[in-house]
Amino acid sequence: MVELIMAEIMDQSPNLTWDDIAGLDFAKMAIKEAVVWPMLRPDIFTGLRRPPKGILLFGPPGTGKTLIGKCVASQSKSTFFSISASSLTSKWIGDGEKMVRALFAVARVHQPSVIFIDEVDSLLTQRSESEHESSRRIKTEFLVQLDGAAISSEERLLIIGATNRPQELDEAARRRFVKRLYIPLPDYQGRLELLKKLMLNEKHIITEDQFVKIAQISDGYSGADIKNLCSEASLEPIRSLNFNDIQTIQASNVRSLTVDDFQKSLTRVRPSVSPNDLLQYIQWDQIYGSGGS
Ligand SMILES: Nc1ncnc2c1ncn2[C@@H]1O[C@H](COP(=O)(O)OP(=O)(O)OP(=O)(O)O)[C@@H](O)[C@H]1O
Repeated sequence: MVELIMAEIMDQSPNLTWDDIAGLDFAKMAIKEAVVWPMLRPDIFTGLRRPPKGILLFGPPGTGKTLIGKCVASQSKSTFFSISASSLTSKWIGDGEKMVRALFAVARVHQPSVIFIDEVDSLLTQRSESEHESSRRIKTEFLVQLDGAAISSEERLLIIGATNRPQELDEAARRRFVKRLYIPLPDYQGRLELLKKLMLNEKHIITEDQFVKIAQISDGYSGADIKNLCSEASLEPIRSLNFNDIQTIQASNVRSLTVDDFQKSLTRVRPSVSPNDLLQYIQWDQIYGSGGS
């Protein structure tokens, strides 16, 4: 199991900087203060300043939650463990509980560590009658491990849970994720930043004003949607070629991307998050979130 964890779950060098994440200034600031600095200077962050051991990132899909997790690990010079909660219940059927225990044990050996758990809701949902005995055990083990990490002040272990369905977390899980940060859809500034970042290495003749226009029209798109938008637009210059040309053309002769290409891709790539879903996140944030967004 230890080998499996080291091979499949541990990522020793997620090399990311805060600048790789577009927008989300509030979340970035809150995380730097709550986890990155304390992991770098545990001697200052003691007593009341002791950082939370559990952080929950919630919000619509494709908004950069995983990126933030990687960036925390990279910036706090920690080992990064990334696991999807559903794989505990599906991929390692029967072994999920042991897997959780082994994961925390390996993470302790490689301190400081960040354990990123995607889809944490599927692990920590409210108990129901139909719940499987094995998932119940995984859940209990996980809560025990979270508590262990929270009690020990020596250990430099941070657990980041990410979820698109925070409403499904039960009280026990909520309580353990002391800091709960809403990672919203990118705002205008975030979209503009992301668009430019994605187009940085592409051949294009899109002006600043045109970028502004695209960022304005793409209101409601998630970061992942914006990425799809750019990928779709980048295919337009190829689509305008005939088959023979595709076979022979030199890469450097493929025409530059234009704003028209984006116009077309905007009709093909639609936002993946509905306004109704957004409302649910906002309401949950108002009740349980760590505020600020
Ligand atoms: N704020 C952002 N800055 C830069 N890239 C972003 C941002 N948000 C999303 N992306 C892009 O979208 C992709 C998906 O983001 P990521 O996997 O971090 O989302 P997520 O919130 O974890 O989604 P899910 O909930 O579906 O796991 C990233 O690989 C990245 O390319």
